[in-house]
Amino acid sequence: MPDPSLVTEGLTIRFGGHVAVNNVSCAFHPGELTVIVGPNGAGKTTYFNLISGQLSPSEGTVRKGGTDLTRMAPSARARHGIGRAFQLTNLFPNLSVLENIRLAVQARSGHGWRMFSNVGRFSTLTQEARHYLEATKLSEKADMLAAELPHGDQRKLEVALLMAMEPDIYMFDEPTAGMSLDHTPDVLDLIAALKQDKTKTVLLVEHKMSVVRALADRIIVLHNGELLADGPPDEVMQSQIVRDVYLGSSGEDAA
Ligand SMILES: Nc1ncnc2c1ncn2[C@@H]1O[C@H](COP(=O)(O)OP(=O)(O)OP(=O)(O)O)[C@@H](O)[C@H]1O
Repeated sequence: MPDPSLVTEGLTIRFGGHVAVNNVSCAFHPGELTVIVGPNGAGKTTYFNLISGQLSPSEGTVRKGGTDLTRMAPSARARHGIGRAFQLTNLFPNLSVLENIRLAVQARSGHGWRMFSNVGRFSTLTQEARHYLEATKLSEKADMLAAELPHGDQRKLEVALLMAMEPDIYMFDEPTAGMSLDHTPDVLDLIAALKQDKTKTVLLVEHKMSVVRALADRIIVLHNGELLADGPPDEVMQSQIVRDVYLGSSGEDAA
């Protein structure tokens, strides 16, 4: 097993008297896709917010490699390779699909708008953007405005934007939520492909058991903010405590 890429240690956040994430210690590894599950209100999104920096913990740390991210703003964490997909908020609705991705490539490469004045550089950025278009099967929609894309394609564009940022840690919060069944396999394939690159770590919050089964190398279960279980999917799904607390004794999908 390679060294962990991301470690949370004793991560805790209180809102008033309520402990939303309680002493969660977990290490995530490159080449591994971990799905975080748990009942409504278990603390999954809050845990994600603590990792990506939307929230600062009351106690505990978030480290990536040798770097302590705990007190960094989300933008600084992004520069350190934490990439989180946010539904629609990263899209420029009135720019084309290609332009959206080109901006993400440009932002990652650290160059300002003035680089558009350099024709050679512009064409390199465009070429790179086309690579992500192809990877996400959006090439045919390159010239459509992001706002005009069907919902499923917008979700694919979000993945393309994230890929263009080249993070080491990919974070997805219910990536197929609200998506029609015909688009779902494409997005799942994209996420599954990310971990083929053994340098990438993928974290996913998910309710749908079909998605969990399709993607998870490892499942962690949060309950009342605490880490209830952590392990390979079969082991976790079959453990009695998880069945009692999360799945119900029948083991049926809670979603
Ligand atoms: N900013 C906040 N202020 C106060 N309480 C909060 C805040 N954010 C989250 N909480 C509370 O923390 C708990 C965990 O919420 P969180 O959204 O992380 O759960 P979740 O597991 O993602 O749930 P769901 O599956 O329903 O999205 C909940 O009780 C929630 O009400």
